[in-house]
Amino acid sequence: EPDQQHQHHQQQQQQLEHFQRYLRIRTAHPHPDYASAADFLTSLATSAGLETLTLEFSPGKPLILLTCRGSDPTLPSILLNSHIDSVPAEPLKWLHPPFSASNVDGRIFARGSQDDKCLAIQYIEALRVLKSDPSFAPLRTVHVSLVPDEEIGGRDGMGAFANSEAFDALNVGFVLDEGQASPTDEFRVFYADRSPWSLVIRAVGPPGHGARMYDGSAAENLMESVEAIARFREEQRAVVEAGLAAPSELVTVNPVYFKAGTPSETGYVKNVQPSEAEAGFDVRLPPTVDPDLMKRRIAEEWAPHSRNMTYQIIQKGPIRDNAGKPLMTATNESNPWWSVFVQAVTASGGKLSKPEILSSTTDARFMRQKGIPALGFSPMANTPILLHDHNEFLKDTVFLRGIKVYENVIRSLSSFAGNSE
Ligand code: MET
Ligand SMILES: [Zn+2]
Ligand SMILES: [Zn+2]
Repeated sequence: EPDQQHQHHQQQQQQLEHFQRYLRIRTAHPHPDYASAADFLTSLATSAGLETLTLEFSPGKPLILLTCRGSDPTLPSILLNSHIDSVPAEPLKWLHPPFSASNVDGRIFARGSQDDKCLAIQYIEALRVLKSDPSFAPLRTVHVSLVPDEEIGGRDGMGAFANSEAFDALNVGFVLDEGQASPTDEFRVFYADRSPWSLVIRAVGPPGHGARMYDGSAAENLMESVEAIARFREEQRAVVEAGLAAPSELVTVNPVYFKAGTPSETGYVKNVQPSEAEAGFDVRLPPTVDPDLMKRRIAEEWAPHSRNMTYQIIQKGPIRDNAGKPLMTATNESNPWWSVFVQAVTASGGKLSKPEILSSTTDARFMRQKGIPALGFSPMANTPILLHDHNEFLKDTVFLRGIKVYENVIRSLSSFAGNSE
């Protein structure tokens, strides 16, 4: 007994150490150290008894594919995805350095601890445990993809992988990708993402004396648009406050920069009304919203030609699937994977809250575009939502419990014999 306890403790210490070592590799943009991460992940996976393969769709951007073979290669496989990269951190604004992964009273502080380096290690450690269990006899093959560039749109990562022959050869039937932390004791699960648009609106107008009462100046035109956008934002907020929808079920339009003025060597000229003005917005659209209606609103209300305005929308990734349908995964009996997943989480002692649309965007959209069911899931209960924030941390106990959850989930998904077509 005491011996078993000791071994269990040793195992957990190792799992934590693997997590911390991964967090210390600086995979934050704009210069993610993909080479070190690839070396580390490949040797960790090898030590766990997994097959490894490195794909490279763009030079210097490795995508690591891990495989645990099932006994029936004719059955569609399972894919577990995690991105290697992170958003940057501002170290001076953190209590503990963002790449130290220090464990402070059970909290592991690091950029990427929640988003989403925990997942890669949890997948590998869960598979290590399963592979060492003689009773583990998977029917389906389980793949793990560790991908670059998610945080900058995924074009050279999951986007390229999804469109490759290598991907089609895997015959993937079901995907798990990242979700978000849950402040309650229920895990959250996501059946859709919101699609990201980067919107820039530009105004031009006659320049002139700063004292003049002007009609149709560039800044005035931009201000009118900003006011229209502010009214739209208030309308959306009112829907949430009336309890009619969650924020992630609506459109958000958030300013990310404003730019106007007449530059000079000593700064902006103070008494000239500028001839150009522009603003940038992060727009996110839930799958339930018609993108064409949104485009019309932008063209007619936010950047109307009649006020000398132009606009540019940059869409990152797909917004509809190959059949023209919104990118959503069914969470009812029409999707056989759904109940297998729910039962596995429940069997591990976890509770799931009502499936949600994720307010942000993940690589799962590339899977849903291909018609493959994909759920967003990061088993982090009782955890504040700190992705992209200062002082991102994950409790060691929460991380370790996640491994147990994946042991159950992988066991169930890989032994699911039913018809998954
Ligand atoms: N995951 C990131 C986000 O939601 C990047 C998505 S693609 C621009 O902001
Ligand atoms: Zn992120
Ligand atoms: Zn993420």
